[in-house]
Amino acid sequence: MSTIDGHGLVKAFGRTRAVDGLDLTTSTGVTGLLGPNGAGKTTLLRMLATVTSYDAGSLRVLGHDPQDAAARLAIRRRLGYLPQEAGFHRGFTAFEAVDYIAVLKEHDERRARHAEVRRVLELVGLSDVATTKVGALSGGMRRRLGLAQALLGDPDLLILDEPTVGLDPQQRIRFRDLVAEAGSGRTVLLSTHQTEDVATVCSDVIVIDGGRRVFGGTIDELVDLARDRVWLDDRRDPRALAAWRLGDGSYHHVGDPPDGAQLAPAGIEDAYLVLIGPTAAASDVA
Ligand SMILES: Nc1ncnc2c1ncn2[C@@H]1O[C@H](COP(=O)(O)OP(=O)(O)OP(=O)(O)O)[C@@H](O)[C@H]1O
Repeated sequence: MSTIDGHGLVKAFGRTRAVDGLDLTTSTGVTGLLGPNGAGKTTLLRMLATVTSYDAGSLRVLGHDPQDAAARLAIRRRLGYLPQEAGFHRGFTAFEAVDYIAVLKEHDERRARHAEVRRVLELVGLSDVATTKVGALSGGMRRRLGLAQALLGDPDLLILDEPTVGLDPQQRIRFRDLVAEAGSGRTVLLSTHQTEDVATVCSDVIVIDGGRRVFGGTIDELVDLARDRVWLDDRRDPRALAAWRLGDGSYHHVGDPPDGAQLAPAGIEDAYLVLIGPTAAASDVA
């Protein structure tokens, strides 16, 4: 059974259709969700996490319809969600911050709950700062604290909205490692602007644009979209879909190569540009 099964999903805010007839299915492993700013990623994840309703279509999350009030609780009990702006009270210690979420998640028995909080802090490598105030933690540590609360109760589905934003390269690598580990035996849906995150931790990828799914498949299938569509040249070719200067002074092009072009291997970034178009080149590819 798919962990998430959605068909024709629609969510509108006034005249903006943030999600516009979107289909998606996911099962075990880490699925990356890529898309330009405003594509509808956060709205979609909020729908899946039972935070926001949908206007049309059908959706099953862990076998339940989040639109059904009683089923929402059943989903939430098996769901871990790291929103884009996970806020913790800065005056809480790391332990208290996660313990507070555990209370909200109905971990009622105090001793077992504290053991669970210690377990997730250990998982994300924050045991040593359990008694440090949230306000004194680094941004990377706070993101890991966000992941710790999402891992409470060993959820079957983990939804992470841009978890690596603002992390330095070391923290990013560490975080990716944690997400990859979290993806064994459960479903992780990871929204990101970082094609490298997708390349390193995801088995599958969904690309959305304008509230619609424009691609769903494996990383190799995605990269295949740009096969034979990447070339190098000493000069910028204005006919390319996108072109940028490399450190050695040559230009990397994506688009329809001219005859005799020096073809180069394609990557996720190139395939993303083929799908989304040149506007993506300006701001969305890391
Ligand atoms: N609560 C809201 N009220 C009005 N419009 C909204 C609301 N939430 C989202 N939108 C609009 O819906 C569209 C999709 O937004 P969403 O935040 O889901 O995109 P996104 O892909 O997550 O973008 P980003 O990568 O910038 O986070 C945007 O046009 C946004 O302005």
